[in-house]
Amino acid sequence: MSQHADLDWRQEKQRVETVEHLINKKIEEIKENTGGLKEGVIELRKSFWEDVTVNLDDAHEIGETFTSIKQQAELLSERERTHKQFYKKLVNLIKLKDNPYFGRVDFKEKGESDPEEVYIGITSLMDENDEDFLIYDWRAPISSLYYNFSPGPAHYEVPEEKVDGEISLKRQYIIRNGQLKSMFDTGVTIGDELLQEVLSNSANTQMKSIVATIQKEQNQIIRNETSKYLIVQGAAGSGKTSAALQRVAYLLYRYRGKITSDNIMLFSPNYLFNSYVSTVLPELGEENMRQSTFFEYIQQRVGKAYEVEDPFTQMEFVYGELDRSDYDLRLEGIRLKSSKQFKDLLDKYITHLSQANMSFKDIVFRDKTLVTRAEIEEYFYSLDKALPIPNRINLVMEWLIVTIKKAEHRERKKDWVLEEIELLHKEDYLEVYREVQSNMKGEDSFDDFEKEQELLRKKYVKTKFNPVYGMVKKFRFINMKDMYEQFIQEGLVEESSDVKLAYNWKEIVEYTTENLRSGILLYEDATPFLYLTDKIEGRKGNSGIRHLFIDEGQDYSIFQFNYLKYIFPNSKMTILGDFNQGIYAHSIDSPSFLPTETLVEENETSEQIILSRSYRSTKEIVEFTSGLIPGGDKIEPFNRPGKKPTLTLIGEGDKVQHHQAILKRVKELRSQFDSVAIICKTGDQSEKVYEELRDDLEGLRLIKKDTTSFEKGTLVLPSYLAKGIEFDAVVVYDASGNDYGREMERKLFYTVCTRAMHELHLFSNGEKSPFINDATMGTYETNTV
Ligand SMILES: Nc1ncnc2c1ncn2[C@@H]1O[C@H](COP(=O)(O)OP(=O)(O)OP(=O)(O)O)[C@@H](O)[C@H]1O
Repeated sequence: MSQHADLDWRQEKQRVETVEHLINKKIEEIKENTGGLKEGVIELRKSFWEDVTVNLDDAHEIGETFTSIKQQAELLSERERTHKQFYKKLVNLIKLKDNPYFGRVDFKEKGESDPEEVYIGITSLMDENDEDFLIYDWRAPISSLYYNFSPGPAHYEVPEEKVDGEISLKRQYIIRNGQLKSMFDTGVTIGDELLQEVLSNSANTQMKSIVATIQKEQNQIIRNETSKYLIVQGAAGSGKTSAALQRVAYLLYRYRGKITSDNIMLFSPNYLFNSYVSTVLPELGEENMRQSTFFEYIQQRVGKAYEVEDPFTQMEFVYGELDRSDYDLRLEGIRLKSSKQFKDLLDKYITHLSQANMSFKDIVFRDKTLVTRAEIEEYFYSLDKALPIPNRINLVMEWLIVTIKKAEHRERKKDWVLEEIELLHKEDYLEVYREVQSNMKGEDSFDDFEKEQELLRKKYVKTKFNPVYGMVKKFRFINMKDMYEQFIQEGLVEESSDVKLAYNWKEIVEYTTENLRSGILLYEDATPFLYLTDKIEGRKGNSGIRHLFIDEGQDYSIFQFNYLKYIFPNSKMTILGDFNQGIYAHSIDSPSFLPTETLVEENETSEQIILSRSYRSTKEIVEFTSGLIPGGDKIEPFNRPGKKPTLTLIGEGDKVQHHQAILKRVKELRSQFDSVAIICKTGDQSEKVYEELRDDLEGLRLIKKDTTSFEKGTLVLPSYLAKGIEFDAVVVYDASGNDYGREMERKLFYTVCTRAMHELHLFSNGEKSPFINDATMGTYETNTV
């Protein structure tokens, strides 16, 4: 180390210690304050009712009591809020203690004489007098200098102003347990050294934050504020999910006070992924956004109307049931129902419904029809046709409630009421009776008995009618199922015969109808069905969501994107995907995962960002996998060296050898790595492999579609559940042409292989997959068993 460097090192070390000292001091102060506060809150909770005067004697006293409770509750919530804020500060300080900052830029603003030393960490820290920043939050405007510029002229933006100046130094630190381990001055990219260190670590069951090493192009995604639609096409392992999560943290910081984690929603591909990403935001001191899978969302919305097929079952069909006679037909159906044309057809059908053919259900009470479907239809079409359908539906609902009320009144006088009341269980009777008594409080006259009878009837009939009102208020008088079926049979047929949407539309109609009639809503029908429902009943409010994140965007069809746009009208969208991982039947042939013109309208802003550098896998793995897909030469590996992938060829059908070879390899891998995944093509295959290997591989775990979290170790899982996550080493169970031979399986194969961080091993039972022939020569090693 030169003398100069040595001095620098000592000064930096000294600074880390000073900061550490201050953090400790602040922690102690907070602990002292919060100790008392916490006890205060507990005490206040305990004595809540002691300090409240409860008097319900008259209206005035009730009012006083109410005010007194309100004041006490406000006091409690204020103290709790303060406690929560202190607690948050404490958690942040504890986080800073371990690793207070990771970067620094020295920035001389134009017109100033001296540069400011800007230290950057996961949250900010002020000096003892609360005057100067010792550490800036990575999301602060000034911190963008660190991510966007190398030494030289630079600028950053604060609201409505651009600050120009010059960076004279850009430095990175590795600080662990409050100790400075190393530091380096860097140029354009944020330190390869640090990235090398981070990326060579072992895979984790939980994703990590990347704030210390965010790359310039990722930063563009994180800090984008202007576009309604931000669309990111990024190669496997290019940091799409990572950028999305840091973006959530950024938005929470940038718009604090305006939006909270409740206003942000992330759609993720499966439950496993939900848990995989769940610690990133807490690690950054933020609360997690709302998170759901698209399937979970639609299933909950469809409710009991149908049994909705999940996307994984669809996937099992697409990749596992090639021999079925209805295979091509279903695939063509999926393609059709995912398209914008199909949505346009449905829109046309909805316009038609506005004039005729709405379908309703009879309103029945005790096997007697109170209002027939024909009467409802007649009423519906008697309303002003210029009114949108949902407005008319609301008027129908109001009319039905009045009509049912009349029927309820009539029913009170019927004989069945008293007969049933007499048959009530004693407890039930007493319950009704007590209520009646309390309603009659204070009345005392000779016709008590009759009044009591009357009230009993009224009360009893009302309870019987309640479900009918409930049904009406939930729009159950609309026959959505019938209308969807009608659309499939008529709307689709008529149009298809004209415009030839699908070559086998007749069979598609039959196939769909058959499923609908047996109570099954195929995954590809679920979104159109919900869209139709919402267009008839009115959109269900999701107005609270201001930012929608869609990860693994290639899994969504154009129809689904448009549906999301429709149900989240006030929301900006960040959509991240990779068309090379488009493994759903609707996206297999697609050259882009989202043709923007199918979503973005002329008056809407959008931006597209391409990420082509891949960080997950070693250079050797990326060199191999990028040959598997067209255009893969544009994928740039991060320069992290490792071993070449291997391909082990096994004689076709020789399962014993196949399993022996896998066992041997997995055992070797287990001694070096924390997480080893044996990836099979389907769930069905995974289960079989798990059963056959479990006795020889202690601790082997099977991941199924409903698995919600995973631990380190050795796992067997189907291809589609490995999406979005990563493992130290990946073993591809069968890389032969049998499993990955048809062109439509290319993307699946690529997705599977790109899950590996450090090592990739392929086993081929029989002739190897033709896709491997496309890999660049010399990028893998072959063994034969
Ligand atoms: N700037 C970065 N600094 C450190 N690690 C990074 C960075 N960008 C990405 N990574 C790491 O690369 C790996 C892949 O990132 P991520 O899962 O976000 O990629 P992805 O584009 O969503 O991948 P895929 O599409 O294959 O699921 C993760 O381990 C992540 O931590």
